[in-house]
Amino acid sequence: MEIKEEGASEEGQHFLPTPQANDAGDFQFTSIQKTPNEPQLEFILACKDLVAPVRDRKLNTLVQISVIHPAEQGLTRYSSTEIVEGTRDPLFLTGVTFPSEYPIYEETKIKLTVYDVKDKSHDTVRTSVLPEHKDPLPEVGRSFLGYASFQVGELLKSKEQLLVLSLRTSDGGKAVGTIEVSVVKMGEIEDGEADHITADVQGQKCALVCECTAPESVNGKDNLPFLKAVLKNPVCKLYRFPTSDNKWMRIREQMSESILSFHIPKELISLHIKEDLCRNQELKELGELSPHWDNLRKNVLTHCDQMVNMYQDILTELSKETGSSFKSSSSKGEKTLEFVPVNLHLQRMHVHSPHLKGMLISLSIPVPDALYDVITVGAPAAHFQGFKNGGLRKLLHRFEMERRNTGYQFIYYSPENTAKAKEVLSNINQLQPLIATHADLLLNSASQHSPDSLKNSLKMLSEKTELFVHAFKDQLVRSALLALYTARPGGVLKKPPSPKNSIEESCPQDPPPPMKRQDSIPHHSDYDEEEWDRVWASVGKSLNCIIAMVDKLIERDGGGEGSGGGSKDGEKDPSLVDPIITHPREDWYEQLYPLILTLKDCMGEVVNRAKQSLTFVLLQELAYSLPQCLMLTLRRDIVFSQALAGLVCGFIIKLHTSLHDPGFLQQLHTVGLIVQYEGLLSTYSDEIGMLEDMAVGISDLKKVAFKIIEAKSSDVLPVITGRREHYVVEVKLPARMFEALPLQIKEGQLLHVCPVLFNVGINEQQTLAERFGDVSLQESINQENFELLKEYYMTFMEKMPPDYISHFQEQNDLKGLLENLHQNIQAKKRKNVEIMWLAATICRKLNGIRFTCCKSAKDRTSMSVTLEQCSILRDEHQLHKDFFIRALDCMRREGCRIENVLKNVKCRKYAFNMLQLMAFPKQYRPPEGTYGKADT
Ligand SMILES: O=P(O)(O)O[C@H]1[C@H](O)[C@@H](O)[C@H](O)[C@H](O)[C@@H]1OP(=O)(O)O
Repeated sequence: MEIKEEGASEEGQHFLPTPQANDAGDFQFTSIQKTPNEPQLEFILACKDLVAPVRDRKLNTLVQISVIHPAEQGLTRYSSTEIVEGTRDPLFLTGVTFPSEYPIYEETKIKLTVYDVKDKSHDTVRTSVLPEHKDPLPEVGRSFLGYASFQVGELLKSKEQLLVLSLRTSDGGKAVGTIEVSVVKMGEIEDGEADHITADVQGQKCALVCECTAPESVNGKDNLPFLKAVLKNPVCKLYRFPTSDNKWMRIREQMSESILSFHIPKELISLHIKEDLCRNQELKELGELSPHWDNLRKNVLTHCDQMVNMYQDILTELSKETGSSFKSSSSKGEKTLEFVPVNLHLQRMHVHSPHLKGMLISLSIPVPDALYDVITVGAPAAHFQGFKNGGLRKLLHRFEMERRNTGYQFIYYSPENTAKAKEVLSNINQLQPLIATHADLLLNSASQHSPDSLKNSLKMLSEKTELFVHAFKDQLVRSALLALYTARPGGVLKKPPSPKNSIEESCPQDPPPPMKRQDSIPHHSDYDEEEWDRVWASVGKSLNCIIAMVDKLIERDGGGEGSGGGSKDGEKDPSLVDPIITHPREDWYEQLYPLILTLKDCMGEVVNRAKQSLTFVLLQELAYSLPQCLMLTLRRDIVFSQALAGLVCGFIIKLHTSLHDPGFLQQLHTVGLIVQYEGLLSTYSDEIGMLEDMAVGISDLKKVAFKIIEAKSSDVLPVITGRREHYVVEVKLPARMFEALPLQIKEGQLLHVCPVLFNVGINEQQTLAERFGDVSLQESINQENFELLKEYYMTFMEKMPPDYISHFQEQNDLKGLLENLHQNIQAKKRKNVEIMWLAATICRKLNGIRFTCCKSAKDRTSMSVTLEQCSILRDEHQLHKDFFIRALDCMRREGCRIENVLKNVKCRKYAFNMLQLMAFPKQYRPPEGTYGKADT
């Protein structure tokens, strides 16, 4: 018989044993009846009257749980309880849970092995081969006490779903005590007499009461099959902890990977390739340029083509990773995986407690269960490129300063201006085809002679055209046109530009003549600066002509009310229609067709000019310090991709878990969501560069907007559109869920996020930074982000409805928390972890998305999320104060996070040495025996 360890497969990535997910092969086994998406089986353990091998020795016991799959011979190590010290009657707080995906049947056998731990610092988990009916080999630090086994079916069919089993030595001889196995259900608290149990907790006696309470229905918040499409390989752990009044609360911890780890980078790289190919084409189509500019363009094109090839290679490599959902910390520096976030997981805590404070804020309804989600991920950073010269924050700043200060021979466009250029280009690319579609729909309605549909089509066309015209209301296009003119061979400026900004300034008189494309572009002719205004205004004029014509047609048809579209000026201008001959019972299509053609032509001309001028802006951006500029773009793309993958994952999970909350949905479309990142990086050595990358990556998330659309097929993965500086992530929801959304969201309103980052270095490197280095980076990041958080809070207070706010204020003292956070940031205290707790609390109260990051999201992150979980249990669910440290130790020793370490580095040890540990704030130190160098 062999012992395998769950999660310790070759790749160290898979939680499920083979055969995968309920696939019992040729065998027929009895499935366990279960609620969909709920764990199949959960039980807790307690021992009684354990016999110590040596008289009077105090026992420190743990139970190891192993599974014998009915179709297999092998014994698979599944999980362990924590160590309970100094008692012969241990009651374990760490239970056992088999998630819905786990292949467990009534015939499955469970083996419980009880050990006495002599030396916690040497207590290691065996992964080696072991005969089933033999005493386990002596292990360093622990000795075998006894074992018991049972079939799952026996437990489920037993009275009160409770088994009391004798623990025996391996030869089946002497009984060495008993072990109780009792089934628990998260949402139900057992009926029956109150059961007093005494637990000896590190020398303290504490009476615990398993009390009967009326069963509460399980909240369906996490009962969302749709989420399964993005979350993979869940690891589940179960605990029971006492409350301050000696009742039990139950906690289920869940950690899942996400296929978005790979899906989002692939989407994004494809988008970059599309954008860059398109830009390269536009550069080629810029027309004739003076020799200086032409050479620059050739040079830019050579480099940009190389970049596109490189992105294509990365995409090809990533596409080979079909079905992957996890990049381990040890792959951080792999070039082909650079765009993929490190160790991305959803870390979820599900609490079922008798004292539930959790409320649906907007409805004031107490909820039976509470969920707390944190996304854990390695700090978005360009590990392959390295940190020798610092990270993005510094590199971009330096680059801009050099660019600004060099005696550069052409116009300097600030980063804001180049961003603007990209935004306008993105808007053009989205709006032009949309307007063309609405124009065709209008013609279609006209050919059907349908007044209602004509009015509707016109309304849509007017809205989109207004947006289009608005997109050009910017001085940038005008100045770029001028710059392009001067870059043409022989381009001479006749008079200085006199900006005219809006179409309102030009009064539509006659329908504008269709443009002749080539002739209208300034080449060698004198530059007429006002020509752009005329071209631009012609779109508005053409639209007004169409509106007037539709009004007229409907009026003649006896409709009377007109299109309701209204001209741009708010009233009809009869001169617009007078020149057009109309007939009784006209052919509407024929009347409108030439006007639509003119609109399309005018629009084409505007697009053509604007695209050229803005492409010229981009050429100037690229032309300066070419390879450096492209390397910076690559670095920024890499960091952004990692950040975006996490954000999309967090957004989808948040959306699914809060769909039922109208307050949340309103917040989503009126204010947007706060996304709070907790950084644990030190401001010393390489991690300075990581933090500089991370700060830019997170800040770049402001450029992302979400749009919720109805899923039309089984493909529910999000789609990214737009271009750099201006991304839209389309998130799909099945019809049933989509229908329940507020109208604004259903109509495609863009939903924004407000990302904030607070960093507090906690390790030995930070000690060095504080003593001999510089912590100014951390201080300025925290200060800047505090301002952003405050701004978000003000908008929230301003935009949410007054009755919501008054209730919200009754429940939360957000103002006080913000002041406290501000004071802590100002205080400049060393390793001030209070900052992180306050920022996280504010984020949770504001319904935000929480992230925790360190370099690998493995060790420090695990300490932090477990601390956060236990602090929530203490503050929100009245965790018994004497059990705070024990709960923390349970989660760190046998919880999801040690599995995270295992899947990353194939060893169950947090990578801390004594020196590192001593440098940590106390509550960030893991329990003895769980850290150090790997024992293999
Ligand atoms: O998950 P991390 O905290 O970034 O892991 C660190 C760990 O904190 C540190 O003690 C150890 O020396 C390693 O640097 C870990 O980083 P890895 O990236 O090597 O996992």
